[in-house]
Amino acid sequence: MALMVGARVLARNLLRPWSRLPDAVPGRTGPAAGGGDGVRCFGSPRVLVETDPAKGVAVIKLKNPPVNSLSLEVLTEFVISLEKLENDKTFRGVIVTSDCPGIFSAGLDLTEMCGKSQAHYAEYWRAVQELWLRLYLSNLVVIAAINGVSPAGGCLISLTCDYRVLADNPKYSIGLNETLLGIVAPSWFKDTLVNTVGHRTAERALQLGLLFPPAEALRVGIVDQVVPEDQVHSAALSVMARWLAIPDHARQLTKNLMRKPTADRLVKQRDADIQYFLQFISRDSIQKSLRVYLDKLRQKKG
Ligand SMILES: CCCCCCCCCC/C=C/CC(=O)SCCNC(=O)CCNC(=O)[C@H](O)C(C)(C)COP(=O)(O)OP(=O)(O)OC[C@H]1O[C@@H](n2cnc3c(N)ncnc32)[C@H](O)[C@@H]1OP(=O)(O)O
Repeated sequence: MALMVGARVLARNLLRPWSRLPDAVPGRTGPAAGGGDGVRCFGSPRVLVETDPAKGVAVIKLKNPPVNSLSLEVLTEFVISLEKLENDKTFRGVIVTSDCPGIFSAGLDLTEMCGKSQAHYAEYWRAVQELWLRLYLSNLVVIAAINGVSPAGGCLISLTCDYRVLADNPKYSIGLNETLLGIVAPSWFKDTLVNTVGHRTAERALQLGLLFPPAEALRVGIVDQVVPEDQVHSAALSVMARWLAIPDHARQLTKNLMRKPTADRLVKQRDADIQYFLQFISRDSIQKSLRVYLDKLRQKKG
C-alpha cells in the first residue's frame, strides 16, 4: 500500500504539466549559463534550470539551503526538470551544479529517514531510486560541476554523471561516507562507485567511509578533473563541447551499453529494494545512529 502511495505521488508529480507546478518559475530570463543572450530559466525555487537553447545546454542548480540536502521535494523537482530537458530536443547536455556556496550537496536528507512513517520512507526511497535511474541512464551528456563538499548522496549524484569537474578547495571532499553514519550504501550506490573507480578502490572507500580531498579524488578517479574554484563552470562547458562533438546516437548507445546492466539490476528488484530499505531504516539501532549523527551536526554550532 505504502509503495502504491509513493508511486502515485511521484507519478502525479511527473505527469503534472510543468506550468502548473506550484513553485514553477517559468520563462524567466537571466544571466547566461555560458555567456550570451537568449538564456531562459525555469524550474522551481529548489531546482533552478538555466537553459541556453543556442548551445543546446542547460544548467541545473540545486538550491536547497543551507546544505542542499536531497529532500523529497528536491528529488521530485530534480526528476521533473530532467524529464523536461530530456523531452525537449533542443537540449543535448546538462551541467549539474550547486547554488549553495561551498556545498554541492550534503546528500540524502537525514530528516526524511529519521522518525517518519513506513509510508514516508517508501515514498522517499522510491524518489531516490527514480532520480538515480533518470540521471544514470540520461540520454543527455550530464556533467557535474562540483563546487562544494559532496558526501554520500551528493557524491552519488555526481557519480551518475558522465564527467566530474571538482573545484580545488581542500574543504571540498567527496565520497560515499555512509559507514561513518552507521548506515550502509545500497548495492546500486556501490555499483555506481565500482563502475567509476574500480573494485579495490571502491571497497576500501566504502568500508572506511572515505571522503577524498581534491588531489586524492583525482588520483583515485572519483572525479575526472580538478580546477581552480573560479573555473569550475567554464571547465564544465569546455568538457561539454568535447562530448557534444560526438554524434548523439553513437554516444547514447554506447552509454546505454555501459550502464544498462547496472541499472537493470535495480529496475528488476525495485520493490524488493524498497522493502529492504524499510526494514533497514526502521531498525531501532539505525534510527538511533541517525539521531546521534543529526544531533552532532546540530550541536556543532552550539
Ligand atoms: C545492505 C544494504 C542496506 C540498504 C539500506 C539502505 C540504507 C540507507 C542508505 C542511505 C544512504 C545515505 C546516503 C546519504 O546521503 S546520508 C547523508 C550523508 N551526509 C552527510 O554525512 C553530510 C552531513 N553534513 C555535513 O557534514 C555538513 O552539514 C556539511 C555538508 C559539511 C556542511 O557543513 P556546515 O558547517 O556548512 O553546515 P552544518 O552546520 O553542518 O549544517 C547546517 C544544517 O544542515 C543540517 N544538515 C546537514 N546535513 C544534512 C543532511 N544530510 N540532511 C539533513 N540535514 C542536514 C544540519 O543538521 C544543520 O541543521 P540545523 O541548522 O542545525 O538545524
